[in-house]
Parts: sequence; structure tokens; C-alpha cells
Amino acid sequence: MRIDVVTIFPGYLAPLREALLGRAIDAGLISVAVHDLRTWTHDVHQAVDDAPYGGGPGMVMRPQVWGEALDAVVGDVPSGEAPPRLIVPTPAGRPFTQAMAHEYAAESRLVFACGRYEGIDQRVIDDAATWMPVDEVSIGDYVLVGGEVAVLAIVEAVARLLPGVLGNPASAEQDSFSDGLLEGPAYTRPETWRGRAVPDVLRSGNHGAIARWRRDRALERTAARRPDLLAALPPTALDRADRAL
Ligand SMILES: COC(=O)c1ccnc(N)c1
Repeated sequence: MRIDVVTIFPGYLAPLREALLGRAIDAGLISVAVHDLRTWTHDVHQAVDDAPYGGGPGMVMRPQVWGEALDAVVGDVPSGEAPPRLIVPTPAGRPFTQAMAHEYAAESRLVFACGRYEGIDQRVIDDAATWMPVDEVSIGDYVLVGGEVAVLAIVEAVARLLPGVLGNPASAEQDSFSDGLLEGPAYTRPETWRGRAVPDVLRSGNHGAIARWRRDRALERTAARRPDLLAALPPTALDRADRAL
């Protein structure tokens, strides 16, 4: 997968080259190119924003600069080849979910536009949508200063799903949300720590009982913390034992 990120703070994306993602880049599983938006300014101040029409606080990112940047970064899409998906992180976006991470993991190319200030002139998104799929995506109900942190989160959630990136592919298959539920509690050695023992069932070797216990804890945690996820489960997702909980 090829990933391009356009930002006025390229240094913010440095963590993409660390640890697991860094190894995936070194292994050629993903390529990441970070582009400084100011490359496409033509004034001495390298201005990327201006006052909002209609007044109001803050500044809006200028369409000319973004238009030239996306034209250059996306480039000419060869005929017959699918254009990349443009992802614009914004608090006003569609909530990012594990299902979307799987969708994005199937793409061959993603381009991220990092907005700052009060956002990017809407015409940039409207223009881009005439020649590539554009998703405005939120990583939660809170406001950041820029889209860069959201790009780090989205890229990590997507890249870990790519074949070969995780050491053990089973990890991704047993993710929270993979079965519509939150993952339950996890334990490792020692058996007792500060007077707290690991649940006996996990040391029993009874794999059926262990699977049941884990499912029950996941259902309990989901009911307590995310009843919306439980309500969204298809009726067939809960078996008789689940309902008995
Ligand atoms: C500037 O971008 C944001 O503030 C942002 C982006 C994505 N998700 C959010 N919740 C906020």
C-alpha cells in the first residue's frame, strides 16, 4: 500500500517510521511519503490560510494551495487504474471504525489531507470528489488542532491489518470489534500479583471453558461500556449461552 500525507507539519508524522510501522515500511509492505503543503505556495510568506468568508474566528486553509498540492501528489491516474482514496480527518467527519479500517486496508493507495485552523475550504473537497473517492473522517467526538494525530491513528489501524505487518495475524482476527464486541480482560504471569490472582479458568487448560469465560467477559464489558454495540449486533450474533448471561 502506498500512503501519501499532505501537511504543514511533516515532523508530526515521524512516528509512522517507528516500531511496527517502521518495520513494515522497511519490508516494503507499505510506502509512506509525507509532503509539506507549503511546497505549493508561491508567496514570500508561504501563506496557507486566510480569513473565513462570513466572518467568525480562526482561519480557513486556502483552496489554491490545496488544489495544486493534491494535483501534484495524486498525479495523473493512469487510465484504467483506480484513483487513490482521499481521506480528510475532521471532527465533522464520519466516525472512523474498525470496519472502515478493513475497507481502507483493501485499497492500494491512500492520500491524507491534514487540515489545520478552522479546516480546509470546502471547494477543495468538492473538487477532489469529482476525480477520486473522498472520505471526511472523525476519530472521535473531540477537536484536535490538526488532522495529523488522526492520520497516525488511522494509518496504524489500517496498516496492522495488512498481510505480513503483524507478527501473528490471529491478533487482528481477535481484535475488539472483530466480533462486534469489546475485548475482555487479559492476564499474564505472575499467577498472583499484589494479592490479585489470575482467574482459575484461564489456567485450567479447558479451552471450551476458557472461550466461554472470555465471551462472557466481553459481553459484560460491552454491555457496560458500549451498549450501542450490543444493540447493533444482528440477532444471530448472540447464542443461547450469551443470552443466559
Ligand atoms: C483538525 O482535525 C481534528 O480536529 C480532528 C480530526 C479527526 N477526528 C477528530 N475527532 C478531530
